[in-house]
Amino acid sequence: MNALEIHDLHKSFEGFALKNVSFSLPQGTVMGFVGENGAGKSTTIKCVLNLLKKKHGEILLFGKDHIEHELEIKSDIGVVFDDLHVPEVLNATQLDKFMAKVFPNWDSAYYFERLTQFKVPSKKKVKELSRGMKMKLSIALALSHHPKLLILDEPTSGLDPIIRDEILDLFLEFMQDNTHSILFSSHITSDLEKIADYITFIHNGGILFSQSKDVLLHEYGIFKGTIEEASALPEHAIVGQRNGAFGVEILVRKYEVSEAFILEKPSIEDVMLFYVKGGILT
Ligand SMILES: Nc1ncnc2c1ncn2[C@@H]1O[C@H](COP(=O)(O)OP(=O)(O)OP(=O)(O)O)[C@@H](O)[C@H]1O
Repeated sequence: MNALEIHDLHKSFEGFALKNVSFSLPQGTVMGFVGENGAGKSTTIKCVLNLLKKKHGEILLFGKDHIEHELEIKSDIGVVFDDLHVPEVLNATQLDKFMAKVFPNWDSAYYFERLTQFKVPSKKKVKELSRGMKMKLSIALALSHHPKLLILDEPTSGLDPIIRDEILDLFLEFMQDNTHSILFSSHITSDLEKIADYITFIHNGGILFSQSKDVLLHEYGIFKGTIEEASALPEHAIVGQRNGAFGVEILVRKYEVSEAFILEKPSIEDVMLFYVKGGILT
């Protein structure tokens, strides 16, 4: 069963369009949703949550249409945006009362346990919290109606590496239950490398690929050498190229290249950069 399925999603603004966006998030897994600024990640997520009206396409959450079954579905989803969208004059204790009215399955005891675990003060107004604390509060709020799917839109952006690491651990803890799933949008690819099972890469409103992270990272290799040495590489294996100080760096599909070539292991960031800036896409 897929926690999320998107088929042929279209949405357009002046000067930007999501085109044929399709991918699936299998239940029990983490999908890293990656792409440069303005690629269409938030627009896709807002369409999934029906915060933006899609133009065309099908979106299924837990196998059900996201609009027809919106209320029922939303009680199984927790959402974290890059900012906390709650009244800034309230504190975490007041937010508990508010959330209890919104979600029938709101679990106050669990919420206060998370606040203690995350070291979020319950009496300080939201506007007095640091950015890291706000994100942790946002995660406590997203978790405390016991969702099955977390939808995270840049939850770690603007945070220092230590807080980011703590937050990633919270998500890994959530994934201990194998019925749970996460859609995790980020351009911090090292975070995705740590947590994601699958990577979906969006560029200019279109999906370039959506596949297992391990397969992705095994599929490619980086050749570094002179232009003469690189000329022996088969053209069909080349994904992208960039000029280095002493020659060229070329991302290739590893299994289409002779083992005689020494290839380095790429990161997700390398794959992204070669695709976008390596001369293959315009
Ligand atoms: N409500 C809107 N009205 C008009 N244009 C919009 C609206 N929302 C988003 N856009 C445009 O759609 C494009 C995609 O934006 P989106 O926020 O989905 O990108 P993103 O991949 O989430 O980027 P980032 O990583 O910077 O958050 C951008 O060009 C943006 O200006």
